[in-house]
Amino acid sequence: MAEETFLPILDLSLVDGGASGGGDAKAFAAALHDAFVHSGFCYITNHGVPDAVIEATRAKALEFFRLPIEEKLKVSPKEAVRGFNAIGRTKMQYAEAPDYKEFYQIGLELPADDPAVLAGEAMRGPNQWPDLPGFREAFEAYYREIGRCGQRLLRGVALALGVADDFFVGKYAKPLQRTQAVYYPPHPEDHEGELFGVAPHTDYGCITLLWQDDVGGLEVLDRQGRWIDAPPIPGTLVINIGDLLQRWSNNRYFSNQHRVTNRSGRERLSIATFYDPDYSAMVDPRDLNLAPGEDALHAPISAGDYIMGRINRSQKHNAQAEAFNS
Ligand SMILES: O=C(O)CCC(=O)C(=O)O
Ligand SMILES: [Fe+2]
Repeated sequence: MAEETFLPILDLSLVDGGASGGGDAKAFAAALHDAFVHSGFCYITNHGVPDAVIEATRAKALEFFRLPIEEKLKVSPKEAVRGFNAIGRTKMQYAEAPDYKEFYQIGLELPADDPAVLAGEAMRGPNQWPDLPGFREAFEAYYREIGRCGQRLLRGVALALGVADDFFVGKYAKPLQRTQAVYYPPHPEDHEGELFGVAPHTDYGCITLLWQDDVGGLEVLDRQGRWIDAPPIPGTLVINIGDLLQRWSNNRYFSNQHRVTNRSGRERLSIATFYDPDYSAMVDPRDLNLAPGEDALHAPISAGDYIMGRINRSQKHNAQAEAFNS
């Protein structure tokens, strides 16, 4: 039996019904709207990513993370954090300690002469593939399928915000989609002080699609300030919005804090996809159906500049913290 959760479980297949967002799609959009207003989180079923694709990616990711560290470091990022990131590489802005996790990230593969690459857009760059048979195929298939799922979901988001159902399509021509396998070793028993797999944070971008294994450990803040479990539910993905969609929606939607602790004594694996728009996509609340007389709370900004601004600020903060600590 699925565990109880305060987060709604929505059927994504409803969004495919009706050429211009007919009855079922509208019902889905209304439920999504409520979820994003209240907690910024929901689960989806019928997400369309084939089980075999998830299973292959899970198996290849674990095979990779169990390699000796020297092997993993061979695919250390050269650009844009693509590749393997060891424990200690990320620290949330207000956390005491770095996140107790390793992760391996890929992004959209563009040819070297693509205008976005030539323009020097941040977060572009080649992926770093480890030398494991079947690894690249598995991750590329997952990347493609989860991207399709993201597109379907965005159709629901557009309907939920009361704009044309294809509003986001043109904003996602070369999306800043980052997909990462995240590996959480069991927390050491003798550790003193605070330790999180991922410390409390909000995501920076628009939409996050998360597959998690059966270990559990993800928690979401409720409106009373309590941490509530977002347990694994077979066949689902966890969806949440990030700060950029909160901004785009003129703060109608809520980018909520969440965190991970792995006290299971076992390894935990998740696959997180930050499904964000083109670097140059303009994020302007006035495009998203403001109510008559409603003022835009945020100036227009490109998606890439916003996300990079957040990444740079957190890195600067971390550099200062390190200088202070040393
Ligand atoms: O691994 C998880 O369950 C969540 C990860 C997460 O919140 C993140 O990487 O932003
Ligand atoms: Fe997150």
